[in-house]
Amino acid sequence: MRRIALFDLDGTLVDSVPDLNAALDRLMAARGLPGFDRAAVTGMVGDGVRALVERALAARGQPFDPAALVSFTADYTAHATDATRPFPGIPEALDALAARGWRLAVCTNKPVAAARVLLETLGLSARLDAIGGGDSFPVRKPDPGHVLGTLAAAGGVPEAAVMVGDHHNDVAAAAAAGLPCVFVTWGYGPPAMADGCPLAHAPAELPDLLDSMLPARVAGGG
Ligand SMILES: O=C(O)COP(=O)(O)O
Ligand SMILES: [Mg+2]
Repeated sequence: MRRIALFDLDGTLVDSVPDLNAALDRLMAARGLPGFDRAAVTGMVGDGVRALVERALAARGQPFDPAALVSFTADYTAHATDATRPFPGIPEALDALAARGWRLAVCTNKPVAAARVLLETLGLSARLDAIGGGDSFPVRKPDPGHVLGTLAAAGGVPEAAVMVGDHHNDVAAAAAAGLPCVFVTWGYGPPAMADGCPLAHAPAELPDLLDSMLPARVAGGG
């Protein structure tokens, strides 16, 4: 069984806050409301697009509005890579992991359509065996079903997999699914969210760290 590294997307592989911020600001402007700074948007990301829109409206004293979610999702999906880029060193780290025999997949709370567009446009999708979005399964992170569903789609099993993420949803979903987790410190979640998981401070640390957590011989080769 080849080892699989399951990556979170926002805040782990890519810095997506600039485009989320811009799309939220357009949504707010259309309603005559002020926009947000980066820190405010960073704190709202992690629980999927509905929670993001709900939090943004609540921050401006507005109730949740399904029409806002529909227009935000369409607008964001069309602009998901205006400014969003992989964090420096991510493409190289993914290549290094693949060269060491790791299969790669993405497990994100972002809607799968936006995740696919983003990963394809940024040239990352060819490396991936599966993309599990926030709407791909009946549940999403922190529910372990999202991790296990993505893993199954990639042809993997929990005993030969590691989750890599930047949010307590990633840590909690991995733990409940029985996977070890690496917490990356370049993302959007504060280090307290790591909850004892090993930390990665730069993408270049990932190949050795993942190999040390799940040596190829333990996973049964590759
Ligand atoms: O869409 C979100 O809120 C977060 O997405 P992520 O799971 O890729 O971090
Ligand atoms: Mg994330």
